[in-house]
Amino acid sequence: MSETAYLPIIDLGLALQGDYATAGAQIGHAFTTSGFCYVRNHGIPDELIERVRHEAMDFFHAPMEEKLACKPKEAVRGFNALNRTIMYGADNPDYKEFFQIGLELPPDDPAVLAGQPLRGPNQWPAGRPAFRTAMMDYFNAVGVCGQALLRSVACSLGIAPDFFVGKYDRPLQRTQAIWYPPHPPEREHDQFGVAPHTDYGCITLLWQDGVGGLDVQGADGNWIPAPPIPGTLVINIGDLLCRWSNNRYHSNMHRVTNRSGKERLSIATFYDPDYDAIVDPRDLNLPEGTKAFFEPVSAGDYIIGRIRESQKPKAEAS
Ligand SMILES: O=C(O)CCC(=O)C(=O)O
Ligand SMILES: [Fe+2]
Repeated sequence: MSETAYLPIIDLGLALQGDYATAGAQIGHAFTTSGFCYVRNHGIPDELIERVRHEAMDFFHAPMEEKLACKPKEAVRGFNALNRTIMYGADNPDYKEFFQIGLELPPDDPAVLAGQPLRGPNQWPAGRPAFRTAMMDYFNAVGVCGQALLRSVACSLGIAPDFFVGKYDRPLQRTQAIWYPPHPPEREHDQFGVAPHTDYGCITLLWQDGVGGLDVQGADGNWIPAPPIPGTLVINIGDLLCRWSNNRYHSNMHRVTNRSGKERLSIATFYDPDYDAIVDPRDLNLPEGTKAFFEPVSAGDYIIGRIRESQKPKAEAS
């Protein structure tokens, strides 16, 4: 393991070959402290990342009418314009555009027919087959990395390595290409690309381009930069895994500001379990004599509740 100033860089090579102990111990340490780490040897080919970057930039540079033609039917899939989401407590909506995909299910899938939130066919822009292929290839590749991470996490908690991945048959994985225009100069003082927040789900895998702008909150409340490091992904946990771990793991505040004067691209994957996966801390090897702080909750109900909250205007948000 090597370190940046604050966040560890963990090698995932062995975990991707089925040996989770070393990465598990390091990830466990990172998640009980800052809640963040970098991973290298994550298994996603550079060529694939470059393909997504290129195709996504091309899409974000397209005319707004083309992008809006694949805006989400129900909030979560397709293109989301600037100012679409607001983080709890923030004064302004986030200054970003994003294109989001999830597990590709046909319209006649029972979960889709039943109207299960977060399910459905993806909303692809017309005439961009290379964008579609790149996003789907990335979606699949980042899922493999996510599974190695979850097995390592299970190892660090002393539970069966497949405990989490056994609840990822039809995961609520959401992968977003996120485009941050430079902040308008007159709004530099109060505009965020993403306002300070914690993620909602279990584990987030983030690729960022070379521009920078992601900060993580330190234990003293100060903001610590999480700069781009070539060949790595940034990994952090969300509130659902914090809850599942009975607060042993820490889902930490982070934010994005883009004061570079340049556009910035990131690819965030929220790697979350099946809709009906029951998140109950009692299943996670609670230390002797420790009480569970949380009641069981279904992963899907929890996550869609949090997403809907983030899309309410501030006055309505609780
Ligand atoms: O784009 C980034 O660097 C981070 C984005 C993020 O934190 C989020 O979308 O939850
Ligand atoms: Fe986040």
